[in-house]
Amino acid sequence: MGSQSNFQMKEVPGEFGYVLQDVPHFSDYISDLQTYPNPLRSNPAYSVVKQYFVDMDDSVPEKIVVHKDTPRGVHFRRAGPRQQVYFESDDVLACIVTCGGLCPGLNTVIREIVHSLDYMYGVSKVLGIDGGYRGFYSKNTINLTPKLCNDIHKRGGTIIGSSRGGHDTTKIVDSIQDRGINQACVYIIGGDGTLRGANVIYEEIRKRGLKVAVAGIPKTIDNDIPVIDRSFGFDTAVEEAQRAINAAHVEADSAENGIGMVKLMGRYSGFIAMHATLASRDVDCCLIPESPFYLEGKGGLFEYIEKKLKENGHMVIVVAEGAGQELLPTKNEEDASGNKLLQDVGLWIAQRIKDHFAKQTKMPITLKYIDPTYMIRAIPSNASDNVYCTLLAQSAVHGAMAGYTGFTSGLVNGRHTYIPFNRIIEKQNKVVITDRMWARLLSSTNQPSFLGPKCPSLMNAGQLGTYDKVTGLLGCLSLKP
Ligand SMILES: Nc1ncnc2c1ncn2[C@@H]1O[C@H](COP(=O)(O)OP(=O)(O)OP(=O)(O)O)[C@@H](O)[C@H]1O
Ligand SMILES: O=P(O)(O)OC[C@H]1O[C@](O)(CO)[C@@H](O)[C@@H]1O
Ligand SMILES: [Mg+2]
Repeated sequence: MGSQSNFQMKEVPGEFGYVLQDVPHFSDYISDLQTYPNPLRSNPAYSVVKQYFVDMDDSVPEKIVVHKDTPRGVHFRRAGPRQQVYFESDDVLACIVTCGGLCPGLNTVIREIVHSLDYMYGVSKVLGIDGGYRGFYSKNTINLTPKLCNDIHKRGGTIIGSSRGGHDTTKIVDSIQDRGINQACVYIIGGDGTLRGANVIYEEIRKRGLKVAVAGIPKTIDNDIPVIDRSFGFDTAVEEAQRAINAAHVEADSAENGIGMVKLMGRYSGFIAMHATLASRDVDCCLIPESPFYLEGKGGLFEYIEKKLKENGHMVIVVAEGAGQELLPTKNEEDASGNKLLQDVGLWIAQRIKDHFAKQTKMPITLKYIDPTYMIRAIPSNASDNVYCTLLAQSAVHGAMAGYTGFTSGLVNGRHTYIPFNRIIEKQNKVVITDRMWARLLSSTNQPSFLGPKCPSLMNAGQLGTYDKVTGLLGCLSLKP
C-alpha cells in the first residue's frame, strides 16, 4: 500500500519566511460552487459570541520557540467555524468510520461529530460505517442519531467497530458514490495507517471531481502521529498505566529483592512508557524502542538491576512493547494492515532476568510481570481527553462544512488547526532521545543510558554529541529547544 501523495501540498508564502501549509478546498477542483451563510450565524448560542467565526487569515505556527532572527516558519490554518459554508444542511450525508486499534475516546469523537452536525449545522443523516474501511463495501451501515450516541462516551471501544486491513480505495469511493449522494462529509478516525488510507480516498474523490469532504481525526494511543501536540486517549493511557505501575511497585516492595515489570503499548514510539514513568516516580528503569539497551556486562540492564536491588531491595521496570525487539529472535509476521507483529519483549526480559539471577548471582529475586496493555486501551477516555475529543470533532465538522478536505483536525501548540494529510502521514512521531524530555526521564530514574560500546549504532549515526564512557551518562546532549 503506497503512501505517496499525487497532489502537491498547498504552500502559501508570506513575509519574513512565513509559510502556510494549507489544506485542500473544494474550490481547488470544483468551479461555480455555491456558498451559504453558516447556520450558526442565526444560532443564539453562537451569534452573541464575539469573534466566534474564525478569520480566514488566522494561522498557527508549528514552532513557537524561536530565535529573534529566525524566519516565521510553517503555519497551519486555524480550525473553527467559517462565515460561509459549502453545503446546505438537508443535502448533506455524513459518514463516520473508525479503523486500526482501539483507543480511549473513540466513542466521544463519534458522539461529538453526530451532535455537532445535528445541533450546529442541522445535518441529521449520519451513517456509521460498520467495522473499519472494509465496512464501506461489505457491511451494513448504522444510522447515528444524537439520541443513539448520547451516552456512548462513557464506554470504551467504538460503537461502530474497527478493523485492520481491507482497504480498497476504488471500492470505498464507489460505495460513497453508489449511495446516490453527491454531497458528503466522510469523517475518518484512525492512526497513521488509517490516515494514509484517508489520503488515497481523498485523492480518488478529487480525481472524480466529487463534492465529498474527507476529514480525519488522528487517533493513536501510541502518540506516534507527527505535528500534533498529542493524540486523544494518550492522557487516559498514561493515567491508567499508573494503576499497573502501582501494583508492580507494591508487589516488588513487599518481596525480597522484588522486581515489578510492566509492559505498556508503544510499537515504534515509547511515549506512553516515558510519560507513565515520569508521572509515577516509582519506576527505576524505562525501556523504549528509540533507546537501544543491552542486558549483560558493564553498563547493562542486569548490572543496574543488581545495583538497585542492593540499594533499595526492590525495583520497577517499565518496558514499551517495541523496545529491544532487535535483541529477540526475529519473526517475520505481519497483521492484516502490514504492521510487523512484535514479540513479547516483557516476557522475554522477565525470563532472562530470572535466568541471570538464578545462574550468575547468589541473589534470590521475586519477579512479577504485569501486561495491562489491552486493559489500558479498552477504557473510556478521562475528563481531559473527553474535552480534547470534543474539540477535535467540532473542528473537523466546521472544516468539512466550510469546504475543506484532505485534512485532519489537530492540536498544535495548544491551538486547534487543520493539517493537510501530506504532513500528517509523512513520518512517525518518536521519542527523540537527544531531546530534553528523555534527559529529564534519565535524571528522574537515574537509569543508565545504555549508550556504551555494545550499543554503538547511535554513536555512529552521530545522533549524540559526546558520551561519557566512564559514567555511561549522556553528558553532552545537544538539547533541542
Ligand atoms: N498505505 C495505506 N494505504 C491505504 N490504506 C492503508 C494504508 N496503511 C494502512 N491502511 C489501512 O488503514 C487501516 C488501519 O491501519 P492500521 O491497522 O495500520 O492502523 P492505524 O490506523 O495505524 O492505527 P493504530 O495506531 O492502531 O495502528 C487498515 O484498514 C489498513 O488497511
Ligand atoms: O493487537 P492489535 O489490535 O493489533 O493492536 C496492537 C497494537 O495497537 C497499538 O495499540 C496501536 O494502536 C499498538 O501499540 C499495538 O502494537
Ligand atoms: Mg499505526
